[in-house]
Parts: sequence; C-alpha cells; structure tokens
Amino acid sequence: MEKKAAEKRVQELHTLLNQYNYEYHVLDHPSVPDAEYDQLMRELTDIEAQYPDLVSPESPTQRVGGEILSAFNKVEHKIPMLSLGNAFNEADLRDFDRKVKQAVGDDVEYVCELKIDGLAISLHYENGLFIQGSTRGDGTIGEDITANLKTIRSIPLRISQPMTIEVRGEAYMPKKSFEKLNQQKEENGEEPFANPRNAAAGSLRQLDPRIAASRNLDIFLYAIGDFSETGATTHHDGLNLLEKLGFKVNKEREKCTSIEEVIQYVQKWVEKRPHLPYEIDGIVIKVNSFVQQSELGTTAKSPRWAIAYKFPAEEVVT
Ligand SMILES: NC(=O)c1cc2c(N)ncc(C(N)=O)c2s1
Repeated sequence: MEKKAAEKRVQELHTLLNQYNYEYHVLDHPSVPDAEYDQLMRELTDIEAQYPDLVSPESPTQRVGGEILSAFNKVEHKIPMLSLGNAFNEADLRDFDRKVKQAVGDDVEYVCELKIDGLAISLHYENGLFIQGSTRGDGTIGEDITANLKTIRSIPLRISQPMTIEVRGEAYMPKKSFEKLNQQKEENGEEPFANPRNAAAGSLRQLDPRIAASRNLDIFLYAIGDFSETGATTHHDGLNLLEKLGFKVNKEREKCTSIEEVIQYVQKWVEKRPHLPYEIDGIVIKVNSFVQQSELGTTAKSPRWAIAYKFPAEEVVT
C-alpha cells in the first residue's frame, strides 16, 4: 500500500478499533464479532510494520508496551487526591447530614455511589489524548504507572472531546479474574493474593506491562480533578459528562434528596453486594451541588462534603 493511502487507512482503523473497543469494554455491548476486531487489528499492525512512522501513542496496538521498566517515576498530583471520612452506622450518617445542613442550609441533595474496593488512580489527558496515569500514593506524590494503565481496555487512549483534564477513579480486579488468578497461583505453588484489592495493586505495580495486561484489570472513573472547568454544576452532571467523554462510570449511582433515602440506598446494597461482579467496601455519599461543596470545603485530608459509609468486614467463611 502506498504511503498516502496507508495514512488514511491508519486513521480509519484507529477510529473503528477505538469505537469497537469502547463498545466491548465500556458499554459491554459489542457491535462486531471478536474475529472482525482481530482482523482489523492485524491490518493495522501490518501497516504499522510497513510504515513505523505511522505508529502513534493512541494506536490500539500500543496498549501493551514493549519495555520492562526498572522503576516507576514519581508524579506530583496538582490537585491532591484526598481520602474520605468514614461513617460506620446510621447515627454517623445523620451526624454528617446535620453538619452539612448547618453549613449550607436544608436544601441539600446527595449522590450515592458504590465504593469500589481497588486502587485509587489518576488519569491525565492533554487535548483529549491519554498522557499519564498514576497511583494515589500519599495523596500528593504517586507513581507513574502509565504503561500498566494503558493495558486496561476500558481506559480510552483518546476521549471524545479534545480536553485537557485530570480524571480520578478506582482500578480493580473483577471477582472472576481474582478467582482465576489465584487458582493459577496455587497450581504454580505460588502464594495467592489475599483479596482482589491486593491483586489489583500487585498487578499495577508490575514493572513488565505484559504481566499487568494478563490480569484482566478494569476501572471505574468517578471524578474530574477540577469539575469547575467543565461547566458542570453538580457531581451527578459531572459523572454523566465523564460517560459522554468515553469513560466507564459505575451505573449504580443515585441522587438522594434526604438522608433517609441515603440510608435506604445503603441498606439495598448491603443486600445486593455479594451478587456484584466486583468487590465494594462501602458507599460514597457526596453533596451534589458544587456550590455547596465549595461552601463546605475540605479539611487537610478529606472533603467535608463527602463521606464513606463502610460496610462491616464480611465474616470470612472458613
Ligand atoms: N478516596 C476517595 O475520594 C474515593 C474513593 C472511592 C472509591 N473507592 N470508590 C468510589 C468512589 C466514588 N464513586 O466517589 C470513591 S471516592
């Protein structure tokens, strides 16, 4: 194929393959059979082999990097990744609600979300292109694990708008992948992982991206570093924006107009938790309005406008 035609075909293949990848890994609703996806990937790989200068960082062929790193570089989070205050019972939730209302008045709406039991991650995009991904670390300094995060298929290599943003989420290992991995480890006489969170953390700390790629990790995104830049005025709208940009956002989120509704949501998920395909360790409750969030502000380590209801540790059936 001559160069001009190759350049055009590479762009077409990027668009097709990124769309099909999005449908399969984010929507869980593929529109083409795997064989067609694989055939297009082979076509792109062949053109890139013929014209190496047509390989770009956003190419789907670049998800599993080649080199094995010797260490991870440090990354400073421009906006610190805060932790959440905890609530352990209904009284703690009512206490949170009372404090919020003392500060912003009675007209408060909350958003409830499942608290994914994984590893807090920050993704940085420039003009729509995935540039860098890092761990939370101590909230200010994390580790650059971009190569490993690129292997997570639900992370878009380019988002639908040419935005420069920082998005935050939780990388996790689905329960089924965890069980399969531990079975393999036991068969190889290796020490199994204690839980999916440790397995996800251990997989993302691998210096060889091919190992991370083999671990079937996934991610839910739940915040933009600075939502105010996006024009969204509430957290719920912000989450819908993240979905429009092509990110995987957990669909169990719900707006609650009272702490009673929050308590009902918590009780619903105490029941439903064992049937989820991923581990959760609680419920995150956030004040929906960004104006009210900024009125409440943050302490040195956590926001006053959010709280994590922690489930009691699941009794381990021995
Ligand atoms: N440390 C934090 O701020 C958060 C941690 C988590 C988590 N593990 N899962 C979900 C959310 C969410 N949907 O907001 C948050 S927020």
